[in-house]
Amino acid sequence: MAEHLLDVNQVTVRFGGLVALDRVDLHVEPGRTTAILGPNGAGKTTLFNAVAGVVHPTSGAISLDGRDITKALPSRRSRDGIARTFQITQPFVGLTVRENVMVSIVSRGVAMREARDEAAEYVSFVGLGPKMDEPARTLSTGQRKRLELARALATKPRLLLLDEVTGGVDRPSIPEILDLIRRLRDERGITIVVVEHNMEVLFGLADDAVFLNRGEVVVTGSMAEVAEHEAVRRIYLGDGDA
Ligand SMILES: Nc1ncnc2c1ncn2[C@@H]1O[C@H](COP(=O)(O)OP(=O)(O)OP(=O)(O)O)[C@@H](O)[C@H]1O
Repeated sequence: MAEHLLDVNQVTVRFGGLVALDRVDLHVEPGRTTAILGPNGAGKTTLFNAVAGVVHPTSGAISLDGRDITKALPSRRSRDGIARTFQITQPFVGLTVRENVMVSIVSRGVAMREARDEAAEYVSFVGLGPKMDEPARTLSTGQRKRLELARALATKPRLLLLDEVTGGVDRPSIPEILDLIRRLRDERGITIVVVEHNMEVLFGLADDAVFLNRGEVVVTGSMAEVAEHEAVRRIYLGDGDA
C-alpha cells in the first residue's frame, strides 16, 4: 500500500482566465482526518471536485493508493472508494430514508433484498433507525446530514469527502454529528477530508490541515500547527485587522 491514500500533486484548475487552484499539493494519510481551510473562493470546493472527478485539472496529477486517477470518471472513482457529501444535501425527498440508502447500494450491483438489510445497518449506524421508513422530506437539516453520511457509507468508501457537514445544523445537534464522523474514522477506518468553516468543529475532528488562499496552499501540517499560522488566525479567529 502507498504511504498516502490520496496524493494531489501540483494540481492547477483554470476556469477560463480564473485560476481556481494553483499547483496545489495535498497528501492524505490513511485513517486520518484532514481539514481543508480557506476563505470564500479559496478553491476548497474545486479541490473536492477535482478529487471526485467532476472537475478536471488543467495540469498536475491525482492518485489514490498510488494509482493515477487523474483521468478516471467520477463513477470509476466511486467504485475505487471515493465518496462525497454536499454542502446542500440532496436526498430523494419522495423516498424513505431506507430507500435513499438502498439507491447507493443497488448501484453497486447488490440485489434488492440484500440492499434492504444492508441499508438498515447504515441507517442505524447514523442514528436514523427510528426514521427508517419515513419519507426523507420529513427530516431536519441535521437528520439530512446523517442521511447523506449513510448514503456515502453505502458506497463502501475508503476516502470520504465531507463538505460543510455541520452547515445549517442547530448547535445542540453538532456534537452528535462530530461523534458520528469520528466513529467513521475509528470504527470503520475511513479516511476523511473535510471542508468546514467552524473552527471549533475542526479542532474536535481534524488531525491534519491545509490552508488555501486564492487557489494556493499557504500552509500545511498538523491541525494545531496550521491553526497557529498567522493567516489562519486572522481569518478564523479574528486576530489582526482583516
Ligand atoms: N464551474 C466554475 N466556473 C467558473 N468559476 C468557478 C467554477 N467553480 C468555482 N469557480 C471559481 O473558482 C474560485 C474558487 O471557488 P471554490 O468554490 O472552489 O471556493 P471555496 O473555497 O469552496 O469557496 P466557498 O467557501 O465560498 O464555498 C472562485 O473564484 C469561484 O468563483
